[in-house]
Amino acid sequence: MTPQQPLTRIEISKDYLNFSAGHFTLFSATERENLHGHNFQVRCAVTAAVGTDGLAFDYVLLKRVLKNLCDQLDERVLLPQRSPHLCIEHRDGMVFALFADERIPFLERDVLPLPIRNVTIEELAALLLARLRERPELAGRDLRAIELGVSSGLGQWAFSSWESRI
Ligand SMILES: Nc1nc2c(c(=O)[nH]1)N=C([C@H](O)[C@H](O)COP(=O)(O)OP(=O)(O)OP(=O)(O)O)CN2
Repeated sequence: MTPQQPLTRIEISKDYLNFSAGHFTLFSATERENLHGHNFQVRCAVTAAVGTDGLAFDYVLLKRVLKNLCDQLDERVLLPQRSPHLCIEHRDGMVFALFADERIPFLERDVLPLPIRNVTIEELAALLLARLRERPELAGRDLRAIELGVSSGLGQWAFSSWESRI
């Protein structure tokens, strides 16, 4: 019986894994924050088997993918496409966020609608984890678990995780 391959947990938390974005959290159908921004920080931990060569996987690939995921969100106003409280309207080069009795205008170039229910750290963590798992760079690796965290400020993080069923 071959011995179980040892597992390792590789954690990546680099200062450059960040994105600056505008948003407003929706608390109900009628309550929201004012538009504001954060320097969001991203970190990730991957659990994988260590091969007979003493390598799990080249974590540089993971860092490159995480940086690309951050860059996709950087310097935009993030809007939730799946909110029960907010609709997004595109018209004449403008984007309007329709919330309660408000029609909030933005230029197309400044906005990034995302397939999430609210622009919260918990929804951003789940989205980035899903996007990470779709990336071909990580395909075929013997990954057993992934945990991805998003922070909106010092000392406040949300983590989303996946575990292999194998
Ligand atoms: N469950 C969640 N609750 C809240 C979220 C969230 O993403 N998930 N987000 C917010 C707002 O974005 C709010 O702007 C958070 O900012 P704040 O806590 O004020 O951040 P600071 O870094 O300024 O925190 P300090 O404690 O003031 O230093 C609200 N709720």
